[in-house]
Amino acid sequence: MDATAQRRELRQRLAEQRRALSPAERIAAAQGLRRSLEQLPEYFTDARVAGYWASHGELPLNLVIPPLANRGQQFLLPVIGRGKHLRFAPWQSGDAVQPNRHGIPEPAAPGELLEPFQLDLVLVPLLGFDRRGHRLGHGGGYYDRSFAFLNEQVRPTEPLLVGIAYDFQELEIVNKEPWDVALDFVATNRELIDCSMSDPELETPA
Ligand SMILES: Nc1nc2c(c(=O)[nH]1)N(C=O)[C@@H](CNc1ccc(C(=O)N[C@@H](CCC(=O)O)C(=O)O)cc1)CN2
Ligand SMILES: Nc1ncnc2c1ncn2[C@@H]1O[C@H](COP(=O)(O)OP(=O)(O)OP(=O)(O)O)[C@@H](O)[C@H]1O
Repeated sequence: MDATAQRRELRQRLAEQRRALSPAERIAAAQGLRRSLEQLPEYFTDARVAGYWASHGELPLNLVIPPLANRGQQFLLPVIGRGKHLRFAPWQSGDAVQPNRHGIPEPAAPGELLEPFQLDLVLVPLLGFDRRGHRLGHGGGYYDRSFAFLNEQVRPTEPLLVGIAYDFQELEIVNKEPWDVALDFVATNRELIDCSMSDPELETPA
Protein backbone atom coordinates (compact mmCIF):
# COMPACT_ATOMS: atom_id res chain seq x y z
CA MET A 1 0.00 0.00 0.00
CA ASP A 2 1.45 3.42 -0.90
CA ALA A 3 1.63 6.38 1.50
CA THR A 4 -1.49 8.09 0.12
CA ALA A 5 -3.59 4.94 0.47
CA GLN A 6 -2.22 4.47 4.00
CA ARG A 7 -3.19 8.02 4.97
CA ARG A 8 -6.66 7.48 3.52
CA GLU A 9 -7.13 4.28 5.51
CA LEU A 10 -5.87 5.95 8.69
CA ARG A 11 -8.27 8.89 8.18
CA GLN A 12 -11.15 6.43 7.70
CA ARG A 13 -10.30 4.43 10.82
CA LEU A 14 -10.03 7.58 12.98
CA ALA A 15 -13.27 9.04 11.62
CA GLU A 16 -15.18 5.79 12.25
CA GLN A 17 -13.80 5.52 15.78
CA ARG A 18 -14.99 9.06 16.47
CA ARG A 19 -18.44 8.49 15.06
CA ALA A 20 -18.88 5.28 17.10
CA LEU A 21 -18.75 7.12 20.46
CA SER A 22 -21.88 6.99 22.63
CA PRO A 23 -23.62 10.24 23.63
CA ALA A 24 -22.46 9.70 27.23
CA GLU A 25 -18.83 9.35 26.11
CA ARG A 26 -19.12 12.50 24.02
CA ILE A 27 -20.56 14.52 26.92
CA ALA A 28 -17.84 13.28 29.29
CA ALA A 29 -15.20 14.20 26.70
CA ALA A 30 -16.61 17.71 26.30
CA GLN A 31 -16.31 18.17 30.07
CA GLY A 32 -12.76 16.83 30.05
CA LEU A 33 -11.84 19.15 27.20
CA ARG A 34 -13.00 22.17 29.18
CA ARG A 35 -10.77 21.15 32.10
CA SER A 36 -7.79 20.73 29.74
CA LEU A 37 -8.29 24.14 28.12
CA GLU A 38 -8.54 25.71 31.58
CA GLN A 39 -4.85 24.79 31.97
CA LEU A 40 -4.04 27.24 29.17
CA PRO A 41 -3.80 30.91 30.34
CA GLU A 42 -4.57 32.21 26.82
CA TYR A 43 -8.00 30.57 26.95
CA PHE A 44 -8.90 33.08 29.68
CA THR A 45 -7.17 36.17 28.33
CA ASP A 46 -7.04 36.17 24.50
CA ALA A 47 -9.40 38.67 22.87
CA ARG A 48 -10.19 36.69 19.69
CA VAL A 49 -10.66 32.94 19.95
CA ALA A 50 -11.57 30.90 16.86
CA GLY A 51 -13.06 27.41 17.05
CA TYR A 52 -15.25 25.18 14.91
CA TRP A 53 -18.81 23.86 14.73
CA ALA A 54 -18.36 20.17 15.62
CA SER A 55 -19.44 17.76 12.87
CA HIS A 56 -18.44 14.23 11.77
CA GLY A 57 -18.23 13.23 15.46
CA GLU A 58 -15.70 15.94 16.35
CA LEU A 59 -15.23 16.84 19.99
CA PRO A 60 -17.97 19.41 20.76
CA LEU A 61 -16.91 22.88 21.93
CA ASN A 62 -20.29 23.64 23.50
CA LEU A 63 -18.87 23.78 27.04
CA VAL A 64 -15.88 25.81 25.93
CA ILE A 65 -17.60 28.60 23.98
CA PRO A 66 -20.12 30.15 26.47
CA PRO A 67 -17.52 31.14 29.12
CA LEU A 68 -15.72 33.25 26.48
CA ALA A 69 -18.67 35.61 26.00
CA ASN A 70 -19.09 35.89 29.77
CA ARG A 71 -15.49 37.10 29.98
CA GLY A 72 -15.89 39.55 27.09
CA GLN A 73 -13.79 37.47 24.66
CA GLN A 74 -14.87 37.16 21.03
CA PHE A 75 -15.57 33.71 19.52
CA LEU A 76 -15.27 33.13 15.76
CA LEU A 77 -16.14 30.33 13.32
CA PRO A 78 -14.30 29.49 10.07
CA VAL A 79 -15.84 30.55 6.77
CA ILE A 80 -14.53 28.89 3.61
CA GLY A 81 -13.29 31.50 1.17
CA ARG A 82 -11.73 31.46 -2.27
CA GLY A 83 -8.74 29.22 -2.93
CA LYS A 84 -9.52 27.08 0.15
CA HIS A 85 -8.51 29.93 2.44
CA LEU A 86 -10.34 30.29 5.73
CA ARG A 87 -11.54 33.54 7.16
CA PHE A 88 -13.24 33.87 10.51
CA ALA A 89 -16.60 35.39 11.44
CA PRO A 90 -17.64 36.42 14.96
CA TRP A 91 -20.43 34.12 16.12
CA GLN A 92 -22.66 34.06 19.20
CA SER A 93 -25.20 31.48 20.29
CA GLY A 94 -28.39 32.20 18.31
CA ASP A 95 -26.70 33.86 15.30
CA ALA A 96 -27.91 32.44 11.96
CA VAL A 97 -25.80 29.77 10.23
CA GLN A 98 -25.92 28.05 6.85
CA PRO A 99 -24.16 24.87 5.62
CA ASN A 100 -20.90 25.30 3.71
CA ARG A 101 -19.87 23.02 0.81
CA HIS A 102 -19.03 20.23 3.29
CA GLY A 103 -22.35 20.58 5.09
CA ILE A 104 -20.76 22.23 8.14
CA PRO A 105 -22.65 25.27 9.50
CA GLU A 106 -20.95 28.65 9.08
CA PRO A 107 -22.21 32.16 9.99
CA ALA A 108 -24.87 33.14 7.42
CA ALA A 109 -24.47 36.90 7.20
CA PRO A 110 -21.16 37.79 8.81
CA GLY A 111 -20.90 41.49 9.58
CA GLU A 112 -17.15 41.15 9.73
CA LEU A 113 -14.64 38.62 8.36
CA LEU A 114 -11.23 38.41 9.99
CA GLU A 115 -8.04 37.12 8.40
CA PRO A 116 -6.16 34.29 10.16
CA PHE A 117 -3.34 36.63 11.30
CA GLN A 118 -5.87 38.77 13.21
CA LEU A 119 -6.72 35.92 15.61
CA ASP A 120 -5.12 35.32 19.01
CA LEU A 121 -6.02 31.69 19.68
CA VAL A 122 -7.29 29.01 17.26
CA LEU A 123 -8.91 25.75 18.39
CA VAL A 124 -8.09 23.52 15.42
CA PRO A 125 -10.19 20.47 14.41
CA LEU A 126 -8.25 17.34 13.47
CA LEU A 127 -8.46 13.60 12.82
CA GLY A 128 -5.08 12.59 14.25
CA PHE A 129 -2.13 14.20 16.06
CA ASP A 130 1.24 13.36 17.60
CA ARG A 131 3.03 14.92 20.60
CA ARG A 132 5.24 17.03 18.35
CA GLY A 133 2.10 18.87 17.20
CA HIS A 134 1.88 17.30 13.78
CA ARG A 135 -1.69 17.07 12.60
CA LEU A 136 -3.74 14.90 10.27
CA GLY A 137 -6.85 16.74 9.05
CA HIS A 138 -9.66 15.90 6.64
CA GLY A 139 -7.24 16.35 3.75
CA GLY A 140 -8.63 19.64 2.46
CA GLY A 141 -5.52 21.56 3.50
CA TYR A 142 -7.66 24.49 4.72
CA TYR A 143 -5.79 25.09 7.97
CA ASP A 144 -2.36 24.50 6.42
CA ARG A 145 -3.06 27.04 3.66
CA SER A 146 -4.63 29.60 5.95
CA PHE A 147 -1.91 29.50 8.62
CA ALA A 148 1.07 28.89 6.28
CA PHE A 149 2.47 32.32 7.32
CA LEU A 150 3.28 30.83 10.76
CA ASN A 151 5.96 28.64 9.18
CA GLU A 152 8.05 31.77 8.55
CA GLN A 153 7.87 32.81 12.20
CA VAL A 154 9.46 31.68 15.45
CA ARG A 155 6.88 29.66 17.34
CA PRO A 156 4.95 29.98 19.53
CA THR A 157 3.56 33.30 18.37
CA GLU A 158 0.08 34.68 17.71
CA PRO A 159 -2.20 33.17 16.78
CA LEU A 160 -1.54 30.22 19.08
CA LEU A 161 -2.71 26.96 17.43
CA VAL A 162 -4.32 24.44 19.78
CA GLY A 163 -5.48 21.14 18.28
CA ILE A 164 -8.65 19.67 19.82
CA ALA A 165 -8.99 15.90 19.96
CA TYR A 166 -10.20 12.82 21.78
CA ASP A 167 -7.28 11.02 23.46
CA PHE A 168 -7.65 8.03 21.09
CA GLN A 169 -6.81 10.29 18.14
CA GLU A 170 -3.17 10.36 19.31
CA LEU A 171 -0.75 8.64 16.91
CA GLU A 172 2.88 7.67 17.47
CA ILE A 173 4.07 9.73 14.51
CA VAL A 174 2.21 11.81 11.94
CA ASN A 175 4.47 12.13 8.91
CA LYS A 176 5.11 15.79 8.25
CA GLU A 177 4.51 17.16 4.77
CA PRO A 178 6.44 20.31 3.75
CA TRP A 179 3.30 22.46 3.89
CA ASP A 180 2.09 21.21 7.31
CA VAL A 181 1.74 23.88 10.00
CA ALA A 182 2.50 22.43 13.45
CA LEU A 183 0.26 22.89 16.48
CA ASP A 184 1.59 24.65 19.59
CA PHE A 185 -0.62 22.62 21.96
CA VAL A 186 -3.14 19.80 21.79
CA ALA A 187 -6.08 19.81 24.23
CA THR A 188 -7.78 16.45 24.68
CA ASN A 189 -10.52 15.14 27.00
CA ARG A 190 -7.68 14.03 29.31
CA GLU A 191 -4.80 16.53 29.13
CA LEU A 192 -3.21 19.63 27.70
CA ILE A 193 -0.13 18.70 25.68
CA ASP A 194 2.57 21.35 25.18
CA CYS A 195 4.04 20.31 21.82
CA SER A 196 7.19 22.42 22.32
CA MET A 197 8.07 20.07 25.21
CA SER A 198 7.94 16.94 23.04
CA ASP A 199 10.80 14.46 23.25
CA PRO A 200 13.43 15.38 20.62
CA GLU A 201 13.93 11.61 20.10
CA LEU A 202 10.58 11.71 18.31
CA GLU A 203 12.02 14.02 15.66
CA THR A 204 12.46 12.17 12.41
CA PRO A 205 16.01 12.50 11.02
CA ALA A 206 16.37 15.13 8.28
N1 LIG B 1 -16.01 21.43 12.17
C1 LIG B 1 -15.10 21.65 11.24
N2 LIG B 1 -15.16 22.78 10.52
C2 LIG B 1 -14.23 23.01 9.56
C3 LIG B 1 -13.20 22.08 9.30
C4 LIG B 1 -13.16 20.88 10.08
O1 LIG B 1 -12.28 20.00 9.95
N3 LIG B 1 -14.12 20.73 11.03
N4 LIG B 1 -12.28 22.35 8.33
C5 LIG B 1 -10.99 21.81 8.29
O2 LIG B 1 -10.30 21.89 7.34
C6 LIG B 1 -12.66 23.30 7.28
C7 LIG B 1 -13.56 22.57 6.31
N5 LIG B 1 -12.85 21.48 5.75
C8 LIG B 1 -13.35 20.24 5.52
C9 LIG B 1 -12.66 19.42 4.66
C10 LIG B 1 -13.16 18.17 4.34
C11 LIG B 1 -14.35 17.73 4.90
C12 LIG B 1 -14.92 16.40 4.57
O3 LIG B 1 -15.98 16.05 5.00
N6 LIG B 1 -14.23 15.60 3.79
C13 LIG B 1 -14.68 14.28 3.42
C14 LIG B 1 -13.84 13.78 2.28
C15 LIG B 1 -13.51 14.85 1.25
C16 LIG B 1 -14.74 15.34 0.52
O4 LIG B 1 -15.26 14.59 -0.31
O5 LIG B 1 -15.13 16.50 0.78
C17 LIG B 1 -14.57 13.34 4.60
O6 LIG B 1 -13.70 13.56 5.48
O7 LIG B 1 -15.38 12.41 4.68
C18 LIG B 1 -15.00 18.56 5.79
C19 LIG B 1 -14.50 19.80 6.10
C20 LIG B 1 -13.34 24.48 7.88
N7 LIG B 1 -14.36 24.11 8.83
N1 LIG C 1 0.25 26.20 2.00
C1 LIG C 1 -0.23 25.44 1.00
N2 LIG C 1 -0.15 25.86 -0.29
C2 LIG C 1 -0.62 25.10 -1.27
N3 LIG C 1 -1.20 23.91 -1.11
C3 LIG C 1 -1.32 23.43 0.12
C4 LIG C 1 -0.86 24.18 1.24
N4 LIG C 1 -1.15 23.48 2.35
C5 LIG C 1 -1.76 22.33 1.95
N5 LIG C 1 -1.88 22.30 0.60
C6 LIG C 1 -2.50 21.21 -0.19
O1 LIG C 1 -3.63 20.71 0.49
C7 LIG C 1 -3.66 19.27 0.40
C8 LIG C 1 -4.17 18.67 1.68
O2 LIG C 1 -3.21 18.83 2.72
P1 LIG C 1 -3.26 17.91 4.02
O3 LIG C 1 -3.49 16.49 3.66
O4 LIG C 1 -2.09 18.25 4.89
O5 LIG C 1 -4.62 18.49 4.69
P2 LIG C 1 -5.15 18.46 6.16
O6 LIG C 1 -4.28 19.28 7.04
O7 LIG C 1 -5.32 17.04 6.51
O8 LIG C 1 -6.59 19.16 5.95
P3 LIG C 1 -7.42 20.31 6.74
O9 LIG C 1 -6.46 21.41 7.10
O10 LIG C 1 -8.44 20.78 5.76
O11 LIG C 1 -8.03 19.69 7.91
C9 LIG C 1 -2.26 18.81 0.08
O12 LIG C 1 -2.32 17.82 -0.92
C10 LIG C 1 -1.53 20.06 -0.41
O13 LIG C 1 -1.28 19.94 -1.79
